[in-house]
Amino acid sequence: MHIAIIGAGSVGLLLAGKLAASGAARITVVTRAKEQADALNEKGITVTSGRASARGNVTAIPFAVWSSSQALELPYDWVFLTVKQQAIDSLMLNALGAMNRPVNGLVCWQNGVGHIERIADVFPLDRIYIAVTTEGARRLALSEVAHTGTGHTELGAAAGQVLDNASQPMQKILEGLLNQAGFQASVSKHIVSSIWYKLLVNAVVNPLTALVRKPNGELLASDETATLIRSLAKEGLSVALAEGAELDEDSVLRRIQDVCRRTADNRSSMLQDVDAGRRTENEWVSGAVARLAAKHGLSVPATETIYRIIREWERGR
Ligand SMILES: NC(=O)C1=CN([C@@H]2O[C@H](COP(=O)(O)OP(=O)(O)OC[C@H]3O[C@@H](n4cnc5c(N)ncnc54)[C@H](OP(=O)(O)O)[C@@H]3O)[C@@H](O)[C@H]2O)C=CC1
Ligand SMILES: CC(C)(CO)C(=O)C(=O)O
Repeated sequence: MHIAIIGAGSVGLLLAGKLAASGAARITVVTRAKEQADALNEKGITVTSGRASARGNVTAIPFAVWSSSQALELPYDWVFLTVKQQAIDSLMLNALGAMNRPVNGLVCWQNGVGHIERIADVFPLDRIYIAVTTEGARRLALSEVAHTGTGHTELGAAAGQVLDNASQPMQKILEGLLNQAGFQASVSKHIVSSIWYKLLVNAVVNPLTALVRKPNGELLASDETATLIRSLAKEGLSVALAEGAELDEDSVLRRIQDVCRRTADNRSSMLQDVDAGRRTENEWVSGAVARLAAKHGLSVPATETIYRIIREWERGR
C-alpha cells in the first residue's frame, strides 16, 4: 500500500508518522519546503504522545519537484490532502488534476467546506473521500509532531449520499488502514451530518477565540461569549439543516461546550493563525456558513459580522 500525503504540517505528519511507524503503508510525503523534505528523508517522522514516541521512515519530496516530475505519475493507492484550505490554490488544483489517479482515491482532511467543489472541477467526484477528524496534532519541528488529543475520524464519499456501511468498499479499506495505524476511524452513516457537526464547532469556537484572543475553555467563562456561542450555533444549525444535515440544537450546543471543556487550554487553530499573523480558514468556515445562508435565504447576522471582522483583519495583516 503506497500513500502520498500532501502537506507535512500537524495533521499530515501525524498521519504519515503513525502509518509509517505501524508498517500499515509505505508513505511519500509532499512538503512545501525543500528544507523539510531533506529533514524527513534524513530523520523520518517522530510522533510523540505524552511520554511515548514512535518513529516512522518516509520518502519526502517538495511540492515543486513532485508536481513537475514523474513522481506525479506514480500509481499511489491513496493520496491524502492535508494542507489547509488556503493552500488549495491554482497550483495545487493543477497538480491534483494532472496526477495519475490514485488507485483507490483522494482523501481530503480539511476542516470547513467549499474545497470539495473546487477539487471536483479537476478530479472525479466519485473518487474523492472526506475524512472528518477530531484528532489533535501540533507540529513541533520539521520532522516531529505531537499527538495532542486522541479523537475519532469519520469517513465518507464526497458525493455525500447516505450509504449503508456494508456497501462502501473504499471507505472500509480506509477505515482498516487508519485503525491499523492506531487511529479510531469509522465509516460515517451520513457524511453531510458529520461534516456539519464538526463545522459548527469550528464556526463557533475558532472565530470567537480568534477575536477575544483566549483559549477555548475561556469562552464558557463569560456571559458575553457564552451568549455569542448560542447565537452562532443557532445560525449555523439553520444553514446545516438547509444543507441536509440531520442535527438538533441541543446536541450541537452540548458538543460545542464539551469541546471547549475538553480542549480548555487549547488555542484554536484560527487563534494560532492570528497570533502568527497568518491568513486563517475564515473563508471556508464562517464565510462558507454566511454564503450558504444567503443561498438558502437565511439570515445569519452574528456569523456575517464575525466573518467580516476577521476578513478585514486578514486584509490589513
Ligand atoms: N491540527 C489539528 O489538530 C487539526 C487540523 N484539522 C484541519 O486539517 C487541515 C490541516 O491542518 P494542520 O495540519 O493543522 O495545518 P498546518 O498548517 O500544520 O499544515 C499544513 C501544511 O501544508 C503545507 N503546505 C502548504 N502549501 C503546500 C503545498 N503547495 N504543497 C505541500 N504542502 C503545502 C504547509 O507547509 P509549510 O509549513 O511549509 O507552510 C504545512 O506544513 C486544516 O484544514 C485543519 O483545519 C482538522 C482537525 C485537527
Ligand atoms: C476543535 C478545535 C476548536 C480545537 O481547538 C479545532 O478544531 C481547531 O482549533 O481548529
